[in-house]
Amino acid sequence: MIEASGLCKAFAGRAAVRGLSFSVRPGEVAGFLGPNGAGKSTTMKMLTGFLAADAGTARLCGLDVTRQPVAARRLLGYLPEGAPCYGEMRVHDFLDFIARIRGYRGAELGNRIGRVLDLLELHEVREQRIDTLSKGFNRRVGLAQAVLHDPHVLILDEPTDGLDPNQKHQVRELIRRLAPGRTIIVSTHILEEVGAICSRVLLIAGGELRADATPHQLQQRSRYWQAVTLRSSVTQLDEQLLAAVPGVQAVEAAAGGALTLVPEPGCMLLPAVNALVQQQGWALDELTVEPGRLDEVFRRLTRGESS
Ligand SMILES: Nc1ncnc2c1ncn2[C@@H]1O[C@H](COP(=O)(O)OP(=O)(O)OP(=O)(O)O)[C@@H](O)[C@H]1O
Repeated sequence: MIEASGLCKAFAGRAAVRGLSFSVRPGEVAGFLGPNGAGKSTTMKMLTGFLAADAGTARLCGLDVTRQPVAARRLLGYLPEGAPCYGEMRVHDFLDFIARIRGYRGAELGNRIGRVLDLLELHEVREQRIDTLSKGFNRRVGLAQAVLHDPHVLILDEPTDGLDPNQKHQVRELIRRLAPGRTIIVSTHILEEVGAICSRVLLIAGGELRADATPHQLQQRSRYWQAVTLRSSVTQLDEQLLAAVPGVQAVEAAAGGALTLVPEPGCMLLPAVNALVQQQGWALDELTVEPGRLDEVFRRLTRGESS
């Protein structure tokens, strides 16, 4: 369980985080979503106890990160932004160092390192210096140190930032595998990531919580939720007839000569559009219903907030 209550932080008198409160339960992967400068990293640093809050409290599994820092950090795995590791160390030596700091010795130490080398598929680079690794491997080393002690809580700051599509996929798969039984927060400004790994979205802008919802609920807030797109290569679609379908708010041109019918909030257009298509005898190449557009919801809720 992660609980933030009224967290505030200002730098040189400028507020970066303004009274954030939320909780994340075991088994949930919460996506911290927000534009650049929204306050995601600052919040994560306060949740992990690496930065003191000006006001408010952060608790991990009921432990206050400021008042019980050692006990709280035992339960926590943290991947800071950019996954900083000691570049001059070899992968195995670095993990050995982290394991010793975590208090492991003897067979348990070897087992822990072996397990994360397996989990993160790091065997082929175990003797390589960290500063010579590719970004993908570097991120996996960062994740390995974060999960070495099998923590209940994982806080991962932009774990896929700067990775190529294959590496992104691998890291997302790993987060999915780690999720059962753990409480995880992942920060990102990549919208596709939210749908791919998060069961819940905490949308942050200007240091405030703008939305706390499932990805599906956020999509439902899109003006394109249940929008209907039609395309025909043989028939000239009559825009006026389409605009007159009950519940149509707007008709917009879409890619490839298609038309998108934007619904009035809460209206299901498909049955009426279908009936019109049948009545007019239009031959269609495409008739699709949209699940909503996260990018549009994101823009609307965070308008003008990038810094
Ligand atoms: N140490 C610091 N000193 C001064 N200002 C800071 C410091 N750390 C963060 N800030 C400011 O606080 C605000 C929030 O920054 P933060 O890094 O938390 O945002 P973010 O959402 O993580 O952004 P990004 O997606 O770009 O990483 C920004 O305006 C940033 O410039």
